[in-house]
Amino acid sequence: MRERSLRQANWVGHVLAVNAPHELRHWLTGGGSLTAKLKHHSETFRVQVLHQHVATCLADEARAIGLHRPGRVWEREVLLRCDNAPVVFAHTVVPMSADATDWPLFSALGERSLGTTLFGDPRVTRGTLEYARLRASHPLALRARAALAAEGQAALDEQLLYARRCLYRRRQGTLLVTEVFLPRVTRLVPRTSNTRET
Ligand SMILES: C=C(O[C@@H]1C=C(C(=O)O)C=C[C@H]1O)C(=O)O
Repeated sequence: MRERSLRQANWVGHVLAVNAPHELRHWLTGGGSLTAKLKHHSETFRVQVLHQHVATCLADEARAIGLHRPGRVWEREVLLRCDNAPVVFAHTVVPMSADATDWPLFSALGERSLGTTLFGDPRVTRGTLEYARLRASHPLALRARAALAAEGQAALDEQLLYARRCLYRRRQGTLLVTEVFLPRVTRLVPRTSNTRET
């Protein structure tokens, strides 16, 4: 039982329950597109795709996407970069039961932000945000650390990471976006200049 809990997070509906640092709170709770907000806090914004492939969803996300147990999904993982600094590790899953008409743009996204396809589509409905504090042993914490280590970034050591997730629906499809906020996000400050996507 303990082993299982180390790999799963306790997702809750109120941000105060995860006791996140104050400077992180507006990132966790912000409405609208995270991409748009990050662009407003940087001169250059980029989506670095780590992979997009078929995978088995995580144990603590199966039920959220309507699966009784972890099953096959389309999985996309990216680093969102502001002025080349990685500030968010994002993990998106779409059940294999979805067909191409549910998420027509998902498979060919490349380095375009998923957010631009979700927030611009009147057929997409957004669920409520859930929050979690990720232990170092959570799969998404491990993957975020591995992504940073791959580029020689200072290890995140054992510090807690804070995440949010949101379920999107379109036609018969569901899509779950989980965003793990990396420590450098708290160094961002709003810019007045327009940003350009590199
Ligand atoms: C959902 C959004 O899309 C962002 C972009 C993602 C991607 O390109 O894979 C994943 C998660 C988000 O942070 C958003 O901008 O709010």
